[in-house]
Amino acid sequence: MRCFAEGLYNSRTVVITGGATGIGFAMARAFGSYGAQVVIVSRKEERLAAAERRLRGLGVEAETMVCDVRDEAQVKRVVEQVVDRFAAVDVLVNNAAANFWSPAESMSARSFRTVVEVDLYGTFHCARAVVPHMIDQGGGCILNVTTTDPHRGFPGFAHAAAAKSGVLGLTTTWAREWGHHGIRVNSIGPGPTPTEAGLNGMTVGRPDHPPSFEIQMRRTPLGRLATPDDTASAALFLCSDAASFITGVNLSVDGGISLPVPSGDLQSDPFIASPRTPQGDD
Ligand SMILES: CCCCC/C=C/C(=O)SCCNC(=O)CCNC(=O)[C@H](O)C(C)(C)COP(=O)(O)OP(=O)(O)OC[C@H]1O[C@@H](n2cnc3c(N)ncnc32)[C@H](O)[C@@H]1OP(=O)(O)O
Ligand SMILES: NC(=O)C1=CN([C@@H]2O[C@H](COP(=O)(O)OP(=O)(O)OC[C@H]3O[C@@H](n4cnc5c(N)ncnc54)[C@H](OP(=O)(O)O)[C@@H]3O)[C@@H](O)[C@H]2O)C=CC1
Repeated sequence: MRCFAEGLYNSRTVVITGGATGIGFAMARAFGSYGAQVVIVSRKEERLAAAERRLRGLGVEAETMVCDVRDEAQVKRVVEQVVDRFAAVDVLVNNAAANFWSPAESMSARSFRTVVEVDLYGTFHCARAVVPHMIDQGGGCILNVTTTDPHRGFPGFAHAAAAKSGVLGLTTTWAREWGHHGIRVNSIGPGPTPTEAGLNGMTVGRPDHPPSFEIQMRRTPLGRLATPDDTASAALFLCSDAASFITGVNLSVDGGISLPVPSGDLQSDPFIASPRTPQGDD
């Protein structure tokens, strides 16, 4: 489906962290298919190379750079290279993340720190490196990737819930701080998305594995899981001039799963047990 004007992102440089896989890759493909020069950034060279080949095969102008977003010096170096190469960074998408199921009572401090460093510090480092250039160039757009409503509580994911809630705080604060420079800062909250990492990170080891995603689907008013392309389309909108007066929001792309529901069990609650989804045993 081509919902946007052809060439919407012509001459724009879009940097996407964690852009070699999953939702980040879908965003890279989407921005690139509308004309952007896309730079994808992550740790693993072989993943980046494979993604670059796929993107170029689709006619996307893609470059890759190895970088661990936890390392401020690496991030600064990569941003300088992007600016040297393309003269500007128009859009930064902070998508890189880590996650795994870990009950809070046995979560080690190192596990907690690992996720917070990737999700929260990574977002901080990338934005701090890019913003001076955006100020010089008279504006830009930062899109943080959070999750659908991180405040509602995610048992087994205290690290990610804390990190993503922190990212929401950065989104609103930066929107206020940098708005007068013409920099818009928003976030996007994907609902449960069966990417490879999403499947592994959110289900392996859980006592309710594998039906976790089935339950999520049944809780979703639109009756299905999110796809990476759902989130990519919303990203295209939020970073485009069509959203030029939108800043500081977290846009949920979740089929309504984060809407408040009355308490009750899954089987009897009509708000949860959608007739369009399977009623399998969980
Ligand atoms: C708001 C909640 C829901 C939000 C929804 C979000 C979903 C997603 O984010 S899906 C995207 C998930 N993507 C990934 O996780 C990327 C792939 N994963 C990785 O690259 C790595 O596994 C890593 C980044 C998570 C960890 O790599 P690394 O930095 O090398 O860390 P260590 O291996 O040294 O481990 C540090 C610490 O964390 C514990 N740990 C790591 N992985 C797991 C695991 N799968 N299960 C349980 N614990 C894990 C590890 O044991 C270490 O702790 P200590 O043993 O106490 O030292
Ligand atoms: N899947 C889901 O259900 C949901 C996902 N999200 C969010 O969507 C985004 C994408 O998730 P998804 O596509 O599922 O997962 P992926 O694991 O496919 O994407 C995460 C990416 O981050 C990169 N990455 C991880 N650690 C680092 C690091 N230290 N430095 C640089 N890059 C890193 C990984 O590449 P590499 O290993 O090469 O570094 C990988 O490409 C994340 O922000 C996630 O929290 C939110 C809600 C639900």
